[in-house]
Amino acid sequence: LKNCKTGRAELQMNYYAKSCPKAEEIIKQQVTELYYEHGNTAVSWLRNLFHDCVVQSCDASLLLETTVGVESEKDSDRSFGMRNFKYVNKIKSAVENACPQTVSCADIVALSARDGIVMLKGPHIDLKTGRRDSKMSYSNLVEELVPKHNESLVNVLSRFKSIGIDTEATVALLGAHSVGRVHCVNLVERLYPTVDRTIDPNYAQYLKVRCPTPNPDPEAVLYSRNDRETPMILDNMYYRNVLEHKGLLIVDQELVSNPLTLPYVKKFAADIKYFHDQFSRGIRLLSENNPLTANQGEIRKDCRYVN
Ligand code: HEM
Ligand SMILES: [Ca+2]
Ligand SMILES: [Ca+2]
Repeated sequence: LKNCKTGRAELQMNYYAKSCPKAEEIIKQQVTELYYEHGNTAVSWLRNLFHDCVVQSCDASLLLETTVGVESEKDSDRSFGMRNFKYVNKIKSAVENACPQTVSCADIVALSARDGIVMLKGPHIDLKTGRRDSKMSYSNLVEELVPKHNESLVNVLSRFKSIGIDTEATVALLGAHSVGRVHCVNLVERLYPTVDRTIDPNYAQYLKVRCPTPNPDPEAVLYSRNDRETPMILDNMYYRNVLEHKGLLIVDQELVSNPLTLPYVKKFAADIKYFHDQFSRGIRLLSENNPLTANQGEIRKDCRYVN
């Protein structure tokens, strides 16, 4: 194999060129079809990339179901609100039909995020492939590695740094919160008993309408959009919102009070092209975190179970 210097194969562009030349096209077609049936699948693919790649590796550990001897990462509180997992199976089936046991679930996580970003009018991002799938779930690591809803920005920056993602790329990746939603359970502590003074008062009024009680029923689907104006577009509105004190999570709002991150927020708010370039760089870094390659791991037949 290539890269004998490191003793380990690396990810490469178009890894499936010979073994499954249509793989990337099939995934893109599935992501596109799913987007037209359920637009929020595109949002889910983006969040999946984050939750998979920060836990150990981009290795589809996130997708494993709870079975004998496996506790799913999805069952953690940190995965609250994650949805559309069943449609990953549709993508995987289409790929398996063309090329049995060739394309990893980990690459499906990466490429579906890439194609989802395009559906959300974000940038097209070239990504390497050749990731392999974990043989286990890391549910014991989720709480430590996936930031909680009220995590501080300082902790998030140092955690991202530890996997090779610099401050500017981290600020750009948080721009993912320009799409999707936050459930009231993750918001109410900023609203009750008193409103966090970093939230714009009129915006707080609106959020209290969306989340009328301090103890929302976790089963009730009460939520607020991440970005009221363009909730399904991956634009730089997120940065303009946080500059106007309309950030939903503590980590979002702290981007403007931290002197290390504020300059990037201003740059991204002013220049969507620049934001998209940095977001692309961030997604590449995130998607290349500690991959399994060569004969490590396996190619799962079904993304929900080890072979
Ligand atoms: C680093 C600190 C981060 C924290 C603390 C955080 C936390 C959260 C929380 C609490 C939610 C709402 C879940 C719910 O109530 O349904 C959420 C949603 C979301 N997050 Fe993050 N997140 C972070 C970073 C990221 C990154 C880096 C990405 C992707 C690159 C991302 C993508 C998303 C997406 C797309 C949603 C919307 C999901 C949906 O509507 O289904 N987040 N995040
Ligand atoms: Ca993982
Ligand atoms: Ca938006």
